[in-house]
Amino acid sequence: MAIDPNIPIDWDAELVDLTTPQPVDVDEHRAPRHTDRQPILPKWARSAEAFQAQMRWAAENAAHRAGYHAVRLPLYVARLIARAPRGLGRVLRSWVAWMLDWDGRQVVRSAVAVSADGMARAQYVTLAEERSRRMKARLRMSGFGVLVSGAVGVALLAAPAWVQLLTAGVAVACLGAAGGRPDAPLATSAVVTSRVARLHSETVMRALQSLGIAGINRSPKEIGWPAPISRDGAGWRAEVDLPPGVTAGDVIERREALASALSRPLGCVWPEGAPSVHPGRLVLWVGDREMSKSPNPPWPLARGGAVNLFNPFPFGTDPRGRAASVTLMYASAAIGSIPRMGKTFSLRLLLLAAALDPRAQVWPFDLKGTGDFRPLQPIAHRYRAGDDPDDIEYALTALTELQTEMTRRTKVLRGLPSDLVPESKVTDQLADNSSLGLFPIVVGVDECQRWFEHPEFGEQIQAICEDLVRRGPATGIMMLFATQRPDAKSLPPVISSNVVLRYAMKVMTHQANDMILGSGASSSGIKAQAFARSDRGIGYLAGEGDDPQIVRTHYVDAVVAEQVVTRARAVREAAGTLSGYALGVEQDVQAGPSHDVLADVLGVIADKAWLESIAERLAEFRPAYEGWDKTSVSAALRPYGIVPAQTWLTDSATGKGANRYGVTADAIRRAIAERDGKRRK
Ligand SMILES: Nc1ncnc2c1ncn2[C@@H]1O[C@H](COP(=O)(O)OP(=O)(O)OP(=O)(O)O)[C@@H](O)[C@H]1O
Repeated sequence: MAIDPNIPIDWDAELVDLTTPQPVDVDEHRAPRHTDRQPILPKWARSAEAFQAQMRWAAENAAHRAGYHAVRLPLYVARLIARAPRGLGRVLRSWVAWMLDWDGRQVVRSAVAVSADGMARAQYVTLAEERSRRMKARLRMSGFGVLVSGAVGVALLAAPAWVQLLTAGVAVACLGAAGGRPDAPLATSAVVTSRVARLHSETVMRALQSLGIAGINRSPKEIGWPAPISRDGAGWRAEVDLPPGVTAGDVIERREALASALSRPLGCVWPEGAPSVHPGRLVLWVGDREMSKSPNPPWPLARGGAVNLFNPFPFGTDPRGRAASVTLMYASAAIGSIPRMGKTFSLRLLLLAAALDPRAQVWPFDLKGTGDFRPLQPIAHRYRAGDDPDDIEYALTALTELQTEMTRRTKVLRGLPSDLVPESKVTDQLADNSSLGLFPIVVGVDECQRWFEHPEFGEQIQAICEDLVRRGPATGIMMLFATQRPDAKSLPPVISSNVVLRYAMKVMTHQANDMILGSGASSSGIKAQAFARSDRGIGYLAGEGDDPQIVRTHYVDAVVAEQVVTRARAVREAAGTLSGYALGVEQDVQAGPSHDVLADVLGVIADKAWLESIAERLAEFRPAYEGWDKTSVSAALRPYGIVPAQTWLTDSATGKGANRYGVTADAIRRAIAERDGKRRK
């Protein structure tokens, strides 16, 4: 619209327009309606697969019932026989009662009582005569019945044995059935169907009002119901708009009180927010059964499929049975809980997923030492179970190697053009390029506290791990730690504050909770303390998606893990990416990617040498060995089976002979020959 400059603007009127709230005509400004139409056909009739699944279920159910009762048939027969005498007694009693018309006798007796009060005598006489007539007729019929039964009995004596048996069987079955008791049914139920009470809006409303949230109690009428309460998976789903000023988090924090108010087990009640709608939208899902007792679907990757670590892969399911995934790339992880809750299983699941990406190197360290990571051996690049001194030395050497590798990677990334590394980190394409050596490396450490608490190497290991957690993910190196003691000593603060993925199953204190899930988790209602001891494999997963979510991991035991790894190994063999431990090289210690420590040691000793002399000469020989001492040399040689022994040599500084730990050139040569032989195989 053009503005006419000749017409003066009335600024006062304009201001009034802006400042005075104008009523809105509701009809003119009606909000668009969003309606959910109910499906015309039930779910099972909507597709051939669903129909087949329904039919399969019905057939399986029928077969189960048949099998269940067939097995118990002898028990049912025994019960019928045992109940037959009582049944006979009941039948005889009913017969006598009918024949002698006991009901009629009651009527006549009450008529006597009434006639004393003045009832007409004629009425009593009529009732008595009627009863006597009825009795006579019934006695005649009974006599006839006895005669017929006697004749049938005599006929049966002459009948074939099977007829006699069949008749006796039917008679006993009928008498047994008549002798039953309502509280003790003959057959127990083959299928137990638990009926779950429907969730009503009044119940939810009452429960919300009992939580002591001032905003709700002040204006309960403002609680809104954007959708009717309906079935969702194996539970009821209620969507609630909380009164203004109340957030879904306020309710989530009081989950336990909510469960109590709804009279349901804690494991059934799962309030969630819907931040994409608004912070006051609460989605309350109340399961029919506790999460830990409902069926856990198998891991989709157990039977087939591959993983690209740059993309999400299935990890578990949420309380409503929806898939929950994890993306491992660029994410170090911390997993924690009290013992026996599923840390090792969940860490192994992540490592199995890494195994299914043929590019990735997997380095499992099982410090519990019970062999939980044994299934991963056939694809592992580095592997160790246990926390003996040589295991710790092995780990230190491996971590040193990893740190050097990380430094190499940072240099490679720095040297690449920006269009290849727009975010200065390894990309899917770069990981594919084998000449760059930027494949993902996934290190899983179960019971990591054993490393950090080690009196001799603990500090050194911790320093390297902190560096790897901070700088590793961008270069494709992911450190995953699991611990049953989430405190500052077991999970150093630098690590716990720098990990991205966090998975906490049951813990005992809010400190432990916050140590794994991040500080402030408890106060915002994310409480792994609320899990029960029976909630194995169930935890809060944070770092994937915007908000922490409850996830139950897929259950993958050692047998399934072995099958997955067999598949992963075949893929790796075809791709030529098997390396390290999987090829029989327990530890190929290299000070850098192109250095061979055995060859280097052999190069600095003539016949034999002390460890400290080797360390000094190595440092002069190659800068990568700077800082090495006799322990570093020993740790580097041990994986090849070279055990330092007392060696007599002359100390060049003092000119005196002495016995100190050293190695011989022959031992190194033998180790090189053995290693190269394994590689050729
Ligand atoms: N997703 C799951 N579903 C059901 N049960 C599970 C799941 N994950 C683990 N469990 C059960 O929990 C038990 C303990 O698992 P796991 O050994 O991983 O616990 P942990 O926390 O590592 O124990 P510890 O602290 O003693 O090492 C397992 O034996 C397994 O039966």
